[in-house]
Amino acid sequence: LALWGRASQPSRERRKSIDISPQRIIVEDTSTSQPDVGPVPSHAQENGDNESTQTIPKVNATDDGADDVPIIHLNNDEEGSRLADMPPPNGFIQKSISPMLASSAGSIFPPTSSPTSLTNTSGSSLMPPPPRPRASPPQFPSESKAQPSLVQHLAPPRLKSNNQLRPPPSAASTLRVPSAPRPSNSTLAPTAVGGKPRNSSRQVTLEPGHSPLDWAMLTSNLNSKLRGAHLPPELITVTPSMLKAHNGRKGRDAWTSYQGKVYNISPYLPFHPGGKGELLRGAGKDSGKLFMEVHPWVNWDGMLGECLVGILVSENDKTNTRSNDLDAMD
Ligand code: HEM
Repeated sequence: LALWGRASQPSRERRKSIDISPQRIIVEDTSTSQPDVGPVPSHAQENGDNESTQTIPKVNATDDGADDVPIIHLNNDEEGSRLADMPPPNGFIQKSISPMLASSAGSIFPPTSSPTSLTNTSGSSLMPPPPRPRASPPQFPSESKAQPSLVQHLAPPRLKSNNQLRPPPSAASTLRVPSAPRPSNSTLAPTAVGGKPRNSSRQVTLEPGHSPLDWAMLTSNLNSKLRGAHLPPELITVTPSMLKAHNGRKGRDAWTSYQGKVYNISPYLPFHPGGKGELLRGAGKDSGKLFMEVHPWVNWDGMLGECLVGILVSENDKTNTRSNDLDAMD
């Protein structure tokens, strides 16, 4: 490879030709008077050998500048090939050409140019070749063993148990029919069987015709009279003592209060997925806390709207307020 450039020294004697084999650089003083710097073949003829040379881009030289141009040749003779197998001394080429590069061709070689970069004989560029593309695609960072912490950050969180993956309840859940019968609905308190906790679901097997869908059909019928047989069509006021008296025993309906409103839950008892016993825990008193502890997602008003008896009032409130007045209070 022969390279031309404009040297900084004006003298013709400083025109140099530099032979570069992969492992050596020979600096020779041609002291030629030719103003134009020819391509490499001219240099090969001057030396009288038949070594192969590279074609290089030609520089349009002028009389006032071409004389100062150094020439760098790449020598590929046998010796060079033999020496190519041997590692060059560390920094050999850079040390050898540094005096010339500093004054002339230094600008075309980056300071960090390595010997291998000088052997690039593309001829079309004086810069070192770009880095070779990798044979394999770059590894994803998570595959790198050098960054275990990064792997942990990128890895999806590990879930401990399928129980935590239970989807949030939806309206459709109220229509779900239990898939497996329960051994008993006398008590739904969790018990340990064989040392293992019982299934978290405490739903019971509903009697035929008492599915959530059946309840929905029943509430849509305006003639169902789900509030109670002996109640006026209007909402009534209910005192705590009245509520307590309707506990579902002795043939009485079971009332319960929720958010200041009193409902007759007796018609819903055989439809309750959690069982009659669970629902009756709120009979004769407020069930808001119990209800919210078990299934806050259940739409109470949507399911028991037709069972609304009246409004819970204080014991001293003797006024038998009718529904219109209660609506105004709401
Ligand atoms: C004293 C009040 C109540 C108690 C103690 C109670 C208790 C229960 C229990 C233990 C379950 C079974 C939960 C499970 O599957 O693990 C359940 C389910 C259910 N209860 Fe209640 N309940 C009460 C009131 C009500 C009321 C007033 C309604 C209707 C407005 C109702 C509607 C339902 C529904 C729809 C389910 C099925 C929930 C589901 O499958 O996600 N419950 N209840």
